[in-house]
Amino acid sequence: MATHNKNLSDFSHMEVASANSYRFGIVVSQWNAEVTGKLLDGAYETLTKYGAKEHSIRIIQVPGSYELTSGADILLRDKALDAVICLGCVIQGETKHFDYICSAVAHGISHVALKHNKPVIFGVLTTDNLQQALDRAGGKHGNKGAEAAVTAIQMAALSAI
Ligand SMILES: Nc1c(NC[C@H](O)[C@H](O)[C@H](O)CO)[nH]c(=O)[nH]c1=O
Ligand SMILES: CC(=O)[C@@H](O)COP(=O)(O)O
Repeated sequence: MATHNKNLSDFSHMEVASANSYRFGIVVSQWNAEVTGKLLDGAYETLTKYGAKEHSIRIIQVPGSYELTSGADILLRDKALDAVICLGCVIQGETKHFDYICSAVAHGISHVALKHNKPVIFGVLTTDNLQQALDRAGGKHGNKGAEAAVTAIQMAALSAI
């Protein structure tokens, strides 16, 4: 398995830009809050670790991952934002609903990024079960929120060239 014993959030091999001159938005889903709260912690701590100022991080909540697209669109009314991070956790249930949400969110986030010409980062866990999600929200496989924050910093720096 590709992730066996791997910390997917190991950035030691990367040179991460300073975040101190950028403004970030974070939209976080309330579904599976025990997971998305940890993703938010990972993202916020990572942004500030690399120099982002607390007052340069705007955070809003949406009901579910499907609404992350709308939340990102709302945040990007603020033209001063350099990047938006979308955090959610979609866990497979009994039906195909999982497939429709995951596809809609992935395509929707890409659409919003192109609409506003701003980086919108896909920090959404799409897992078979809760344990897989917890493993990727500060567990043995790292924190998808931290990964999304590093991506946001790198893309904000790229957009500034
Ligand atoms: N089952 C999960 C959902 N479902 C809710 C949808 O995201 C959406 O809010 C609803 O369909 C109304 O538009 N959301 C998650 O984030 N995670 C899930 O596991
Ligand atoms: C991803 C979902 O929407 C899912 O949790 C809903 O569960 P079900 O497919 O059993 O209705």
